Amino acid sequence: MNSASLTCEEQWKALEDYYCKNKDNLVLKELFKDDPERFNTFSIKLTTPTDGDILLDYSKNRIDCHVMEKLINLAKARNVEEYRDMMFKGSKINFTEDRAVLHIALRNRTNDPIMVDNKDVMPEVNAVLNHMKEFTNQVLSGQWLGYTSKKITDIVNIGIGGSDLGPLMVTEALKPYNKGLNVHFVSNIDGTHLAEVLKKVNSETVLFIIASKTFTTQETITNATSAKKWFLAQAKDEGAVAKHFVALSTNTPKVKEFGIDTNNMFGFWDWVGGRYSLWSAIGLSISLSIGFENFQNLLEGAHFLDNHFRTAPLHENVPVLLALLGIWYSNFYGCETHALLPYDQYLHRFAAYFQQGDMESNGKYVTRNGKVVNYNTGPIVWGEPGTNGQHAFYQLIHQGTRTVPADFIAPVLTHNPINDGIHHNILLANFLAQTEALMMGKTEGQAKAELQKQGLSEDCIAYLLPHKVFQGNRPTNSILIKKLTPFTLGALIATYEHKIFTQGIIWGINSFDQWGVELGKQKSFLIVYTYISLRK
Ligand SMILES: O=P(O)(O)OC[C@H]1O[C@H](O)[C@@H](O)[C@@H](O)[C@@H]1O
Repeated sequence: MNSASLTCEEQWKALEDYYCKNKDNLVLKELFKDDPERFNTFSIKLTTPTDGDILLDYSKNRIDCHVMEKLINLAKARNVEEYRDMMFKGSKINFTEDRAVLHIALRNRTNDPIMVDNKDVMPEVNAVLNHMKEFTNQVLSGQWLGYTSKKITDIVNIGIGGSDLGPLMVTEALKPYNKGLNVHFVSNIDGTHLAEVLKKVNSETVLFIIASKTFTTQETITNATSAKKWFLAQAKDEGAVAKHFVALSTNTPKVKEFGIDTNNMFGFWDWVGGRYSLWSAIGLSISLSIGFENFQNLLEGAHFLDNHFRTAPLHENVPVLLALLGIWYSNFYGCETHALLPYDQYLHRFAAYFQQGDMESNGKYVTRNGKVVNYNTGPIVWGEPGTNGQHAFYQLIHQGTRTVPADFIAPVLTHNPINDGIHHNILLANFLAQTEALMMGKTEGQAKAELQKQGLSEDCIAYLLPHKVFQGNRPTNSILIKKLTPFTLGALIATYEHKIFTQGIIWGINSFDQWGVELGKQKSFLIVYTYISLRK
């Protein structure tokens, strides 16, 4: 495998050279004028079996065919395909933790064997899925009863990071599929988070889901312990805990120690990274919210995208293309951030979810060779749903001093076509208008003509003019799905997961550990214990 430093790669140098010579010629409106086929050249449509098309339009980027060819050559030189195949085969590509990286196994709907340490992981994956199915059906059908024989009405997921953000994002995104349970999330160690949720639930009808891969995370264990204390204060019977507490974890001894019946434990494995775990038992709150069949459709959507990532040639590979565009902006244009802008209220936690997904994966400065990089790695990921973002931070995207590459994401159809669909029409009009305005900008001539139309004096026009000009040439991707369904959401999440993977491979870093988080954890444990012993 290639172990050369990224900046020494011939393909890197070719990109650098091309960038230096051509960056000023990569002007979007000119490129569109010169090539009527540009949209067709730089867009890809994936047709899903039942949930319509997924379109990636990447024509509004500062690229031409030469840039794309060189970026693809770079991906090849960095062995993206070889590493991808290693991931799918179960190789231990998370080398600092000596672990395979197999979130793809959790949604491996064809059940082809995937071997880790000479053992097929699929039978265990399927056993946990069956357990989740059984449990979900029992709770949703009202068969699962609380300690006073009442049905469960509310679930509270207690977890943090990967054990919170994914389930929270997905249950919000798929609210139209909710089967009737009220779903709550508690993550913050700040007691307010738990206290506010406890005000809304009843001990007789609530189910606590303690979600923690390690079952040692300070926030989660503290919140879970307080929840159990609150529960026992009302139930007054240790035996009742089994009916109201379940655990999602890889750590059986710790789950037992906490007092949760291991029959009520849903397991997973060290090869599932926290930020890639919503497909595992960690997704139990999703399954309870939308039903197991819909949860399965989420897995199907991700599997569809896994197959695309695994088999499509690099120049037609959606996650690879997104990754390469990100590299072009981060490493050549020097862009610091990447915005995720979903035009769908249901996706209001999408950017927050991928803040962890991307920044915890690729926020690293040490390479596979143990050397410190001499180039930028993962960008700062942020965003809010449109159109709220438009009235908050788009000013900076349009006229700020930084270039902010942005992904605009929208469903063509809405779940809520209220008032004859006028809301969705306006929403989509904004989506289209923004990407066009960012690309086209406004020339001095156009701005002047507008000011003249308003009948302003020449002095006033001269004074205002510089403020009314937009340089434009601001890059965007447009990602359109037919409708936000479990399947399309699964595909969308998997797209970004594989984008992150591809970038990590090109940058030569390990996207699957998180030592940076550990340091803070260790320090806070020390401080907490000192503080507690001082109080005694
Ligand atoms: O599920 P756990 O073990 O409670 O970890 C929760 C989170 O802890 C840390 O912040 C990191 O390791 C995250 O990747 C993880 O998702």
